[in-house]
Amino acid sequence: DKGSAAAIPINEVDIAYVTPVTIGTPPQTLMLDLDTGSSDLWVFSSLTPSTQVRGQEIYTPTKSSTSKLLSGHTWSIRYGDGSGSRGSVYTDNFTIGGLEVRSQAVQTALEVSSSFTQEQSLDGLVGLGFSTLNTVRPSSQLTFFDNARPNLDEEVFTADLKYHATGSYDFGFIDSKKYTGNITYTAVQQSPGYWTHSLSGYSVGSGAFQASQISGISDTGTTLLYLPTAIVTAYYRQVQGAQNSQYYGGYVFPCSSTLPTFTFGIEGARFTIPASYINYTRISPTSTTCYGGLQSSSGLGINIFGDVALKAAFVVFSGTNPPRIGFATK
Ligand SMILES: CC(C)(C)S(=O)(=O)N[C@@H](Cc1ccccc1)C(=O)N[C@@H](Cc1c[nH]c[nH+]1)C(=O)N[C@@H](CC1CCCCC1)C(O)(O)C(F)(F)C(=O)NCCN1CCOCC1
Repeated sequence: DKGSAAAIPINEVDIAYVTPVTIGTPPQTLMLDLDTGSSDLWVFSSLTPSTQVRGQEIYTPTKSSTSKLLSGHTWSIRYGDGSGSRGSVYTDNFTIGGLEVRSQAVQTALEVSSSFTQEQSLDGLVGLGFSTLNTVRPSSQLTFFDNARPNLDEEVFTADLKYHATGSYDFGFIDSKKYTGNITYTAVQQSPGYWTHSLSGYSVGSGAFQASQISGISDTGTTLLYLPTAIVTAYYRQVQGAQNSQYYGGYVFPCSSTLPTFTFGIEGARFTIPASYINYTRISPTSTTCYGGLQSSSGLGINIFGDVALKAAFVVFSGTNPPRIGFATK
């Protein structure tokens, strides 16, 4: 079995990517954020108070002949940016890009935080972290990938996220047309449930490569790249007028600045993030001050290789035993 689906940026600065999925019989289509940084599959639903729904598509279990309530089960999740949701659980048929999982746990929101209500192009999340992170109680549930794995041609899924363009997620196969050269794999340490691995080092612009093991998580659900302060200050030292603003909560710089590229290492391979990816966004539509796509991880307690980094590569999440992650240029 295999599947392939689009990864569509939800706004003009790629704050997140959504993928069409179908749930139930007859199929209900929702646009969900495939997120390797969490392991709950939750959706806006007919059970979500209407005051908390603003333009999102909803899943209505009672309209599906294959839905079943998972009675007595609840869930509640809090994300790194403070947003959260909670609710009840159904099982139903669930497909992504033609790949179907029967009786996938679909977590229906009974409450969502305001930032989810405000994000009308995001109907929920598909967690693709390790199932140990799933918050359903009393019995935790498996992710779509863990449920699909036994039927996949290959125990992998791949992310081909693009800058200001639609990319793709593939399940069960590695599409050799989507990358160039070889895929470089590195070990994943799956505790506490993230795709945790190390970079072998970094370089700023045309500077010398600094070899150093930098541990972090490859997280499709995080917009930016968060690295240790020492690396981030070394980067912005090359940017005229850059400063670490308490007011804006990170590094900002004049939008007219020339930014250097940023290169990260995976084992012996090197991946260069174009300067345009790091010139993330104006802080307001009419401002001449811009917010960086590379920020310090010091407040997070973990380094996050988010979309700004991932969209510079073709990434293979391999569920083999032991798990590993692969990067290729594209
Ligand atoms: C644009 C920005 C200022 C950088 S942003 O921070 O607003 N971008 C958000 C994503 C977003 C997209 C669309 C609308 C609104 C928000 C972002 O990058 N948030 C990150 C992390 C972060 C930290 N600091 C600043 N940001 C996040 O929470 N990502 C989680 C998924 C998000 C949640 C909000 C909606 C979009 C998807 C995440 O799952 O990737 C995570 F890994 F960061 C996370 O929080 N995982 C939850 C892990 N728990 C551990 C315990 O067991 C349960 C699961």
